[in-house]
Amino acid sequence: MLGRVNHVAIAVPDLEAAAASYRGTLGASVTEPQALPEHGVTVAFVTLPNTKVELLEPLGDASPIAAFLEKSPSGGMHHICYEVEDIVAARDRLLQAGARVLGDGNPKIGAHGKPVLFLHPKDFQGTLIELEEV
Ligand SMILES: CC[C@H](C(=O)O)C(=O)SCCNC(=O)CCNC(=O)[C@H](O)C(C)(C)COP(=O)(O)OP(=O)(O)OC[C@H]1O[C@@H](n2cnc3c(N)ncnc32)[C@H](O)[C@@H]1OP(=O)(O)O
Ligand SMILES: [Co+2]
Repeated sequence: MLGRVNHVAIAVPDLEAAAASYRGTLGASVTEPQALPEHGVTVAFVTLPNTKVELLEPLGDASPIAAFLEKSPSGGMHHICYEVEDIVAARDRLLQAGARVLGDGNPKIGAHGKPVLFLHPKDFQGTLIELEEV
């Protein structure tokens, strides 16, 4: 069911500073910030030869990233995103297996304009998993 790793996400308290560190100190290319109010985040992507790093800053006071940063104020690894060919089939298989699909269980449009879903970290070795349909 799982395809490529689409991105690894890092929660950051200051997106501009994180982007500067990836651009300057690490010599990587970073996209311009993109506000996603429906997800409570502002994102920028570090583009790499084989995948991407998603830098996530809280947007709005209901942001899931704000809750994460309360526990880890300097930021940290937030989630991993795997690609799937059919996100509804993947969801149904996961529900069948007893996994928790977060939110109302219906895919939402993510940063790449594709449908995404999230799976509870407690069901997958303490790791928040995002699925993105490609
Ligand atoms: C879609 C746009 C973009 C894209 O790629 O296109 C994005 O990726 S946006 C990313 C931001 N959106 C989300 O993260 C949505 C899914 N997340 C959630 O629904 C919540 O953040 C949730 C349920 C994972 C955690 O919510 P909250 O922090 O309010 O709950 P708890 O504090 O009760 O946490 C429960 C339990 O899980 C542990 N936890 C929380 N976040 C993470 C995490 N990122 N990775 C691993 N574990 C996490 C938390 O520590 C609690 O554990 P416990 O042992 O009970 O303390
Ligand atoms: Co993501």
